[in-house]
Amino acid sequence: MIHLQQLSKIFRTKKDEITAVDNVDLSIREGEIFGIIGYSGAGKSTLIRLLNMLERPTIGEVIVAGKEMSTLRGKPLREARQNIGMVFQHFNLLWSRTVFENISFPLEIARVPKAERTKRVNELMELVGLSERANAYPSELSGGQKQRVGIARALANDPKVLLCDEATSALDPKTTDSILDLLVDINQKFGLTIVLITHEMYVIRKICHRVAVMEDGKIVEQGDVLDVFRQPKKQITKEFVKQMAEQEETLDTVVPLLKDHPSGPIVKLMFLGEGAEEPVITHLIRQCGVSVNILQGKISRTKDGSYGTLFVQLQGNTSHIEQALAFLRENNVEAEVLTDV
Ligand SMILES: Nc1ncnc2c1ncn2[C@@H]1O[C@H](COP(=O)(O)OP(=O)(O)OP(=O)(O)O)[C@@H](O)[C@H]1O
Repeated sequence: MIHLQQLSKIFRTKKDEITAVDNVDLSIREGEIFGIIGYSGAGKSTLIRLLNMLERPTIGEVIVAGKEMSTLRGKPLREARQNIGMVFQHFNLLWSRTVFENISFPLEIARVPKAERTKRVNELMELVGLSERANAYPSELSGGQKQRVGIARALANDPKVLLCDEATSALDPKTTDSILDLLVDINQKFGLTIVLITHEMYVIRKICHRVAVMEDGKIVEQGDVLDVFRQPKKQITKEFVKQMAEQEETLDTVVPLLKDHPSGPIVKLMFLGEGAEEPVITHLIRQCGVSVNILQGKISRTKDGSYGTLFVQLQGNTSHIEQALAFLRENNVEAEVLTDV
């Protein structure tokens, strides 16, 4: 759906040259939710603005829904932009217009006849759960409601791609969740491709299928969210993943717990994808005749499954413990024996 080839954006000021986006190659598939994460100044906003030509590339190609955007100007560019909706961190609503009128605005620009406009706006208000607030002004809405208007407006012209520029960064955690749920709902109902930029790994973990990590204008790592969480390669990615973990689950922090659990091997269990959904530990205890002391760990959920690490101590006779380790591996749980106390 989106192909970026050797894309760069250099801002030239009187004193300086800033390479905000540096030779980026990226492909985003139709119907996926693709997240771009990076710290402030990494070039995320510039990259997302290059997708709809709010910024023009210095070099490189931007192909969206089969169109080479950087060659377009005037009417063809306006038409191509109708395929691309955009949602902003600070909503960018028109304050003197009601909810209805804000959502209607892009349809007026596209010269959609009034009756059709009214029908479409009513559908969109229903979709984002704001039918009751049609006549309210932005100043009368909560942050989450304002963003719902922003999303409805971005969807008005039935785009193929929705760009979200830090769409939840101004919202509290509960409202963030409800907006993320709405984005997933829209993605599933309409097969809409969503590209979002964020500095929060939580957003990536909760709704994205794939992720790219940006640093100094470059994409330094990308892949399926679950893979990147399980095996981050670059230091910056590790920092973002760590941001998620409440505590570092290292052997160092587990060893002190041993004095309370004097016998039996300590095993690090790594749950990958579907495995963590299953009551594996319960089955382990019932079927293998071992007891399991859970020492420490954390399981987190991503859109495509769960991942996480548990440190456990297995207690039982040697053959039961061997049977338990075999059982774990058969059930897609990586089991690494760390100490044989
Ligand atoms: N119009 C501009 N003129 C000059 N420099 C710019 C311009 N826009 C962005 N930059 C610079 O380009 C770099 C990348 O900025 P960008 O806003 O894309 O990063 P970001 O990852 O989105 O960060 P933030 O989340 O803080 O917006 C920064 O060094 C920024 O100062």
